[in-house]
Amino acid sequence: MTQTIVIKVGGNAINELDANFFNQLRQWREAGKQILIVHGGGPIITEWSKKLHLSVKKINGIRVTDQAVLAVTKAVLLGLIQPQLLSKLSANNLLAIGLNASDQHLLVGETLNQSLYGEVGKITQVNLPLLRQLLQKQIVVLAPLAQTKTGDWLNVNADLAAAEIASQLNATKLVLMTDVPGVMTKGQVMSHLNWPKAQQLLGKRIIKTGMAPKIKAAFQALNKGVAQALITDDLAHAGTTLTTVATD
Ligand SMILES: Nc1ncnc2c1ncn2[C@@H]1O[C@H](COP(=O)(O)OP(=O)(O)O)[C@@H](O)[C@H]1O
Ligand SMILES: CC(=O)N[C@@H](CCC(=O)OP(=O)(O)O)C(=O)O
Repeated sequence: MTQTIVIKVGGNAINELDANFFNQLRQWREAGKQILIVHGGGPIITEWSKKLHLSVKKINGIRVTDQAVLAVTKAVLLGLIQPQLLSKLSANNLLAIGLNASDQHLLVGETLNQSLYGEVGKITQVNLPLLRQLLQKQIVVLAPLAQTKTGDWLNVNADLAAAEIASQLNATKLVLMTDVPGVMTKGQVMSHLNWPKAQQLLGKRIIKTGMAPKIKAAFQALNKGVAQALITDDLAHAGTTLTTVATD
């Protein structure tokens, strides 16, 4: 069966992509693997929100998004970040296509908790036939946005978006690329992390801020059948491998 790899590239990680990243993508494509990239862009959304004097507020790593922040989010993700990433893929001779949630009902969502987060959602439905067809020929690049069934746009945390898309695609691997080499405890990268240990570290706030939704998203994907989930800053290094069973 064809293997599908879903990679989430965080907003911070996009600027740090190096030859290892593009070489690994090339090797996977040459080996017949399908690759889908979900890009973040949180830091740039924050930067533009500040420039436009809009409020910047996150609860549990999720951006509180009113209509004005939603407009900035769409503009930044689809107008700045996605073209930037596609240009880098093209410059490295990798065939890729960038799409948004409204392309043939690609990513359908519903609100998460409107009174708390505003126009923030989770992905509930993915146009799998379209994605599968496109993934045969090229790398697919997606922004973390969704549209409701009635056409309203929603801002989606990129880790949660990647995990849900990986689950729906029955992906063999989910890689969450960030600006740290893995989940850290006492200054060291943990090579493996299981859910009971993760809950403990979340409770003690050793895992916090942006790492918290990342960990939760990755375990959700594993529980929904994704074979492997990694958190790393380099595709050449496994970083932290998340496992559903105890390894220590
Ligand atoms: N235990 C932890 N190990 C590693 N990073 C952690 C941990 N707890 C919190 N973090 C923070 O999580 C950040 C990664 O999340 P985030 O900034 O949202 O990245 P991204 O933009 O890639 O999604 C790290 O830079 C670090 O500051
Ligand atoms: C709802 C929500 O929080 N959406 C995120 C989407 C971008 C994102 O997740 O980007 P990073 O992975 O670079 O943080 C946001 O507005 O920041």
